Amino acid sequence: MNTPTCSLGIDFGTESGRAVLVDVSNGEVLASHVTPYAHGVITERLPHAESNSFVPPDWALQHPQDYLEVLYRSIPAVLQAAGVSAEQVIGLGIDFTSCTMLPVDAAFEPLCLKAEYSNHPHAWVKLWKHHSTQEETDLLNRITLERNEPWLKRYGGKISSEWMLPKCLQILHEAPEIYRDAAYFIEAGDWIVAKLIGQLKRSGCMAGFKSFWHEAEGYPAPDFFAAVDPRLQSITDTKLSGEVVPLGNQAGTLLPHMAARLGLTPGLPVAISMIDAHAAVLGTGVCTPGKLVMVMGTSTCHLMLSEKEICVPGISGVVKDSIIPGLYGYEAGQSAVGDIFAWFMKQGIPVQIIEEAAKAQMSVQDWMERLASELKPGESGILALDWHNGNRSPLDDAELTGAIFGMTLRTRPHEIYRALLEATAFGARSIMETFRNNELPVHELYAAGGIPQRNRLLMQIYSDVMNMEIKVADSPFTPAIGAAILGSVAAGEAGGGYKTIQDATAVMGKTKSGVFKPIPEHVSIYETLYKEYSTLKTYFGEGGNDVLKRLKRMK
Ligand SMILES: Nc1ncnc2c1ncn2[C@@H]1O[C@H](COP(=O)(O)OP(=O)(O)O)[C@@H](O)[C@H]1O
Ligand SMILES: O=C(CO)[C@@H](O)[C@@H](O)COP(=O)(O)O
Repeated sequence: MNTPTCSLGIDFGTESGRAVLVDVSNGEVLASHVTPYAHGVITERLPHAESNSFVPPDWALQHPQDYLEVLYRSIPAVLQAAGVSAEQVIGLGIDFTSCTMLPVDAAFEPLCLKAEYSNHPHAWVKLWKHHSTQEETDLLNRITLERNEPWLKRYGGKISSEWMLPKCLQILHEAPEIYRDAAYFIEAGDWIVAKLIGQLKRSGCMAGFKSFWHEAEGYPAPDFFAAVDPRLQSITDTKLSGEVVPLGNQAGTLLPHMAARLGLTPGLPVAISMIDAHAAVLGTGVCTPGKLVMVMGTSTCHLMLSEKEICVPGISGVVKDSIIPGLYGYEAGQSAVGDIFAWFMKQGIPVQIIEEAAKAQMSVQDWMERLASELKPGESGILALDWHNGNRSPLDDAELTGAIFGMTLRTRPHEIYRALLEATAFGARSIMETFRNNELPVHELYAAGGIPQRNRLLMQIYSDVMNMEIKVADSPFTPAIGAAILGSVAAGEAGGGYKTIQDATAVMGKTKSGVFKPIPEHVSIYETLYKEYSTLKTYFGEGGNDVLKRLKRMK
C-alpha cells in the first residue's frame, strides 16, 4: 500500500484559514480544508461585549479563538480525508497575514480573552488592514526622517500604517493600561507557533518586513524609540523581545496536549512562520531572481527575489533571507484588490442582475465576469483608481480613496466592474515599473492566491495591461503549500523532508501548464489607458490635488 510522507501547511488569510496535507515526494495536495473565521473581520462591535463596545471607524480586529479553530477543525479534517496517519506527517508550517498583531500575557494568553480586558478594543487582534494608526504613522515618519534613520530606505522611504510599530504606538497612546499589561506584542503567526510549541520564536520574515528588524543590525537603537516616546525606549528588549529566527528553521516541536487535540504526533517539527504572500512564492515554485509573483486575494502582494539589496522608493521593503535563504526578498503591495470587487458586489449590483445570475446558476461575481468579458478595452469610457483601501505601493498612502471617472447616464454595472478590474491591473503595472526602474528587471510574471483561479477575464486583463505572459500557480492554496514546504524543511532530510527551502520548493511548488498571453490589440489600448491612469495617479495621489484626502477628513 502507498503510504506517502506528508507535510502540513496551515494558511491564515483575512477571512478564513486552511490546512493542506501535501505529499513531500511530489507536492501533490492529498487533502485540503477551509475553516472560515466565525467572527470574520470585526469592524463594528466587539464579540460578546456590552453595547457600549463599538469598534471605532477604520479599525479592523479579529478574534484569536477563530485562528485556533482553524487548527482544531482543519487539521483533523485533512488527516481524515486523506486517510493519513499521524506518523506519516513529518512537519508542520504556518503562514499568516502580517502585520496582524495582538497583546498577550507572559504565558502567551491573548489579553482580549481575559474578562478584565474583553471590553477593550485595544486588547483584541489588530488585523493587517487596521488603518486607524495614521497619526502614529505620521509621527513615526517625521521622527525617522528628522533623525535620518539609515534603515528607512530599506522600507521604500516611508513607514506604513499597517506595520507593528504604529499599532504598538496607538495602543500606548490610546490605551496605556493595555500597553502596560501586555507582556508581548506578537505577530499572530508567531502566536500560533507559540501555542503549538510553547515558546516564543519570532519569524525573521515577519520581523524583517513589519518590525524593522535586520539580520545583521537587529532592531533600530533604543534612542530612536525613545525619540518617538520615552515609554518606548526598551520596547525591543521587553514587549517585542524573543529570539528572531530566520526562515527555513525549526521553531520547536509540537506540545503533547496540542498533538492530542490535533491528532498529530507529539514532538512533530514546527517551522518558523512566514508572511502569507511570501509563502505563496514557494508554493508557486519560484526561488530565483527576475520573477515577479503577484499574490492576489483580498489584497495583492508583489514579491521579487534578487542577489542584490536595492533600496527601492515606494515599495514595502527588502529583507535578506525572508523568502529564500541567501537572496533578498522584496515586497510591494496593493491594499485592496479582491476587496474592491467584494465591495462592488455588495454595494453596486442591482437586483435584476442578481436575479439573472441566479437564473444562469452562476455566482454574481462569475455572471459579472461573463458580462464584462463581452466589452472591449476602452469601450465603456470609464477609468478607475484602485485606492478604496488606500495605496500601499508605490505611494504608501493609506489616506487615499478610490475614484471612478467617465460615467454617464448610460453606464452599466458590468462596465464599472470591468473598470475596477482594470484599475487593479494598472496598479499592479505601476508596481512592476517601480521595480524595473530601480534595477530589478522583471522577466517573468506569476499569479497566485485565490483570484487567479476564479477569474480568467481578470488574468487576461493583467496580461494585456502588463504586456507579459502570466503563469498561474497550480493550486488555489498556494500559500498553504508554501507553509507545507516550510514544514518539510523543519523536518529536515533526516526527518524525511528537505535540507533547504530551494530543494523543497523545486519539488513541491508548481504552476499550471498553460499561460495567459497578451492580446496585441488590447495591449495598445491599455497602453493609452495606463497613461491616463498615471496622469490621474500623479494628480490625485502625488500632491497635484489632495481632494481625496480632504473628503476623507470631512467624514
Ligand atoms: N470570481 C472572482 N473574481 C474576482 N475576485 C474574486 C472572485 N471570487 C472571489 N473574489 C475575491 O477574492 C478575495 C478572497 O481571496 P482569497 O485568496 O480567497 O482569500 P484571502 O485574501 O483571504 O487569502 C475576496 O476579496 C473576493 O472578493
Ligand atoms: O500585507 C500582507 C503581507 O505583507 C498580507 O498579509 C495582507 O496583504 C493580507 O493578505 P491577503 O490578501 O489576506 O492574502
